[in-house]
Amino acid sequence: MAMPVLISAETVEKLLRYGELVPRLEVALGKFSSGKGEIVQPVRSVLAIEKYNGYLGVMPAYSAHDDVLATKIVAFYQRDQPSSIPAHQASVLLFDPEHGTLKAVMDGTVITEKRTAAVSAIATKFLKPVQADVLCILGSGAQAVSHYKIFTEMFSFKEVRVWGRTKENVDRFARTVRGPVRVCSSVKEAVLGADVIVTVTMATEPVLFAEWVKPGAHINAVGACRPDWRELDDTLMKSAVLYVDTREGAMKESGDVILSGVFGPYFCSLSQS
Ligand SMILES: NC(=O)C1=CN([C@@H]2O[C@H](COP(=O)(O)OP(=O)(O)OC[C@H]3O[C@@H](n4cnc5c(N)ncnc54)[C@H](O)[C@@H]3O)[C@@H](O)[C@H]2O)C=CC1
Ligand SMILES: O=C([O-])C1=[NH+]CCC1
Repeated sequence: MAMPVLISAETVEKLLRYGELVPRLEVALGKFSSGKGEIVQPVRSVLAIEKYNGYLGVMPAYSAHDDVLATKIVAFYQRDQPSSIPAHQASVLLFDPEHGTLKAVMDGTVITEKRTAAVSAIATKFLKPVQADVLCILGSGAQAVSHYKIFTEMFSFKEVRVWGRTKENVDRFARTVRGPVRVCSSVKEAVLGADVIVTVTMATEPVLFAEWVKPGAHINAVGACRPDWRELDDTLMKSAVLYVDTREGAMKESGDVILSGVFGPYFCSLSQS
């Protein structure tokens, strides 16, 4: 049997362009949310690697229409100390759906960085205020960088602000993106007056509080992806209109949804948890 093709991070980085990724993801999200079963993607299984403060998630998906069967496997770690190894590492396995033969193994780390930012950008396109001048990014890791890149490519913000937990991380962020950015020394300074906010921290307690958020602002709440992690406070969660990819996923994984106790008539299916 032929060996599966190996596709490296460098190749994915080169081939996966936001210009192609965004329209394809937009179609996929529409199909996923249609409820017609065109894309089958059960809520992922996540195993805790307690000894190392990490998690391993298995994320299978199948589209009969596109004849695609794949799974992403992602490992992610909470760290107190900086490391040269990324906190999130992923691989994507692609199978022949008819027989289950493994066809390709590709780097999923770059895919994760780009896909997540692209989904936030799609949600922002539909949900941001008409006049959106100020973008605020809370967090300064890999997702902060990918969100900066696509948000500055797709939208015309007059100002981009970033806040990070440590100066070292924020300096690395500023060096990596190389574009204009205002580095803020507090979350409040970064958030006041922002029209679009992205939360991409690994915080386990709220960092974003309702009292600082401009009425009508759109928030992409990305980071609190464990049932006991938080980024947004209860008041903000209760006063917001929520859009998620699936109710099931949000109820199983989103600490902001689960711990704030919001799950009511405003809950619609559209973007990400
Ligand atoms: N919803 C989704 O589909 C996805 C969610 N994520 C989540 O997004 C978040 C960011 O991911 P990456 O940028 O890849 O991680 P990263 O490790 O590269 O960056 C995380 C950033 O959060 C900061 N941080 C850690 N603890 C913090 C705390 N208590 N308060 C404030 N900041 C804190 C770190 O200093 C770092 O700058 C993670 O929580 C990750 O699990 C990542 C990929 C997909
Ligand atoms: O979808 C993903 O790759 C992840 N979600 C939470 C951490 C990584």
